[in-house]
Amino acid sequence: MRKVSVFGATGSIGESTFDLLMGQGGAEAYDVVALSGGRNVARLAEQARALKADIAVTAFEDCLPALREALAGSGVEAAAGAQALIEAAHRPADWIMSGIVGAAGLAPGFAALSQGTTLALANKESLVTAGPLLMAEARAHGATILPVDSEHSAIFQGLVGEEIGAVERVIITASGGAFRDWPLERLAQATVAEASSHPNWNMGQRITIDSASMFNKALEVIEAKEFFGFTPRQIEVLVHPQSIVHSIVGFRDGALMAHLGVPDMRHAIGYALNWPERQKLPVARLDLAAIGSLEFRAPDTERFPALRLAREVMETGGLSGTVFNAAKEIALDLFIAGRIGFLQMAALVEAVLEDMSKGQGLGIAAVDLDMVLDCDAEARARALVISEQGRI
Ligand SMILES: NC(=O)C1=CN([C@@H]2O[C@H](COP(=O)(O)OP(=O)(O)OC[C@H]3O[C@@H](n4cnc5c(N)ncnc54)[C@H](OP(=O)(O)O)[C@@H]3O)[C@@H](O)[C@H]2O)C=CC1
Ligand SMILES: CC(=O)[C@@H](O)[C@H](O)COP(=O)(O)O
Ligand SMILES: [Mn+2]
Repeated sequence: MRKVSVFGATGSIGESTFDLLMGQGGAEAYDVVALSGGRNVARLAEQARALKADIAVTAFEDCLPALREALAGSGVEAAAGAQALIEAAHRPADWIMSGIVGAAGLAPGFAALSQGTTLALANKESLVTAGPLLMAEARAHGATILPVDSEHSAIFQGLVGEEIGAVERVIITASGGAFRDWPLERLAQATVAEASSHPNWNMGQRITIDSASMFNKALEVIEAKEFFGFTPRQIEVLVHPQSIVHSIVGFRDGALMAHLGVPDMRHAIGYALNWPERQKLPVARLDLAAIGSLEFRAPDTERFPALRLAREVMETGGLSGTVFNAAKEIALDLFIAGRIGFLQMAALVEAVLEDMSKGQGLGIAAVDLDMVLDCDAEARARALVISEQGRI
């Protein structure tokens, strides 16, 4: 039986993965090694019982007593904390879902790659913060990374049987998020509740707000550079309000190959779970005649400066992705906590990038994970100082 683990099992990506595993035979078909979650230990225990996992890990040590209680009598081992997540990711598995949100997913992802597994990567922050190291770790251990982010899965599928040198461009589609048509003045007043509702996708709160600010697309542009090795000039962004075309690959003969499907992450996750085969998936089928028309338009980098910042980060390279992601995570925390406004998120990220570029600059490549984690911590601390000083 195929051994699988799911990190971030209680989240939006995790629940879709759980649904697919259950639909494809559950504990009868898969030998489930580890499931991880955060504070939702009741759900984590339910999933672990249903899939007969060997171990369930909560990221937070104060949640361990509740997890132990919820697993009592099940035979599933319980563990907690950042180190326990890494140890669980070292447990041999053939397929591991990286569905933790934020840079917290980086160390477990690295640990998983070091055992030469197949890593289904939803955690785009890993590639933004430490892309070259992560890809090198995969190569060094003969591991495979399969993209799960819908746009990157679409591009990956568009490249099957193609020569990477024949690719001229990739067009990453963007819904435009909750505020696609809002004028700049209104964006300044946008609330957390308004930003937490996506027009097409049902996702965790953090990525949903990132979609509204287009920081999600900014992360995805960098993710495409790091994963596929495209140059920044090859990567375009196109606003497509319906989220039906998940991305497009353009070849040197001018042909464009688009991937279409309903906005349901079970599509991309199911592709990664069954790769290199395709299995029947429980997703709605597209009725293009009912949809009638699809719209496309250029993105607006004035209202959404995150896209401009992503271009700067790609040009600088090195540790700028680490700083970008860390500052963005703090900016998002501050916005959710009501301490900064919606537009101040991009202003804060830009200020941290500027601040940390002084001296030797951010173009230096990280040599190891510790260097990335140190830079991440420094960027978070600087972001807090800059916001407390009212410099945005
Ligand atoms: N949702 C989607 O459709 C898509 C998501 N992605 C990416 O996938 C990842 C997951 O997103 P999503 O599922 O929406 O996020 P959710 O917030 O829904 O879920 C996050 C998961 O991570 C756990 N978690 C939270 N904080 C920590 C932490 N500090 N350490 C370890 N685990 C933690 C949560 O636990 P708990 O809930 O129990 O507290 C939960 O299991 C992100 O990187 C996102 O960008 C990419 C494309 C689409
Ligand atoms: C489902 C997925 O991959 C998300 O990243 C989605 O693309 C977010 O939508 P936006 O295009 O609005 O950022
Ligand atoms: Mn995406």
